[in-house]
Amino acid sequence: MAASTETETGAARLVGASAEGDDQAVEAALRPKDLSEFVGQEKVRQQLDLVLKAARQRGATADHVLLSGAPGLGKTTLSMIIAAEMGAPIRITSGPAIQHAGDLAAVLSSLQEGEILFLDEIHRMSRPAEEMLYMAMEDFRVDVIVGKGLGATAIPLELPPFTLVGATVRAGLLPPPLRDRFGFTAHMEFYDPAELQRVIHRSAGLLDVEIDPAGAAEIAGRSRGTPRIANRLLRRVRDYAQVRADGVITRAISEAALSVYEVDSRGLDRLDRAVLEALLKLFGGGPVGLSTLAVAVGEEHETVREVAEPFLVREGLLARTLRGRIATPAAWEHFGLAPPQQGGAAA
Ligand SMILES: Nc1ncnc2c1ncn2[C@@H]1O[C@H](COP(=O)(O)OP(=O)(O)OP(=O)(O)O)[C@@H](O)[C@H]1O
Repeated sequence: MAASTETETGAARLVGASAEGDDQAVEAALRPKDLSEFVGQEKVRQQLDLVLKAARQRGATADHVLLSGAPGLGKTTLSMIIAAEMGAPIRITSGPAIQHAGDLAAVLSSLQEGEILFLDEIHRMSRPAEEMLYMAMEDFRVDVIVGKGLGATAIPLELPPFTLVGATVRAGLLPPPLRDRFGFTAHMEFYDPAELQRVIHRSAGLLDVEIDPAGAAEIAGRSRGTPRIANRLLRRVRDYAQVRADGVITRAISEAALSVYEVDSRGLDRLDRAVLEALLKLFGGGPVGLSTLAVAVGEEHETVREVAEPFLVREGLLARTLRGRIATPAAWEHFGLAPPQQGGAAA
């Protein structure tokens, strides 16, 4: 995941959006296999459906696809769906794994015709590899440099047509020459609660867990707009339902389970709440500097900035201003507190 994502600097979190612990194995089982099973992202689905159908009708390889969006929104899943819809094999690698142009040349030269190459975190590839990719994407050719200095020679290598599916947290992180070489760019949005509820019902079916609509809605509301988190919370609630109840997930069971795991009604966890509570109760809602806030909650300031704040800002609970961090009216309301009068103290 990118250096700026929520979870990189923090310990494993139940509400972290990156894949952690046993996620990978379970995710493989829960991944939708085709576009019709893929929940939400209507525009992306419709557009991609057209791109793929048209390529299939022409008997051609699909255009290169760039997927941007936060971790856990389904970029890897979508790349596998592209492969399935095109009836093509898929090769999965990531930007950090490609640090030399030679690493990329090795991957590219072993691709089969029509193969899908999924390059996760494409913005983290090295510069020389990136430059090699320009030519590979456009002309299906690379120049492999053999030797060094004056004796170096470029050996041209023809590649079979392939489809590159690049994934990144933000398309803006890519240099424009790379971005421009993608024929189709899709931005994945956070999911709304109704869509997450559908994800949860689908996953519960696959996991053979009984869940009622209110139980699914409760989990969806705490899943931070992210299917990966929804699936993870579902598994923890399933544990609770199995151990403490009759195995059926209802609203009451979801609420009780997620309070054991300290995930509140808006999906805030212990760290998020500690940051907001310090801001509200110790500093009257701010403004307060990041370092002071971090000391108050006993965390590194990177952890507060990278792990807690992105979600709090996205939720409109905290604002980063030039004078420091401030709590919004929604933050006061979430904690059931009254904001201080102008110039007065916190209630
Ligand atoms: N639209 C969706 N419908 C149903 N399940 C989904 C959807 N999107 C994601 N999921 C589920 O969420 C989990 C995470 O998805 P995925 O690994 O594709 O995310 P990602 O965007 O590639 O994340 P990362 O950037 O961290 O690699 C998977 O288990 C997948 O099954």
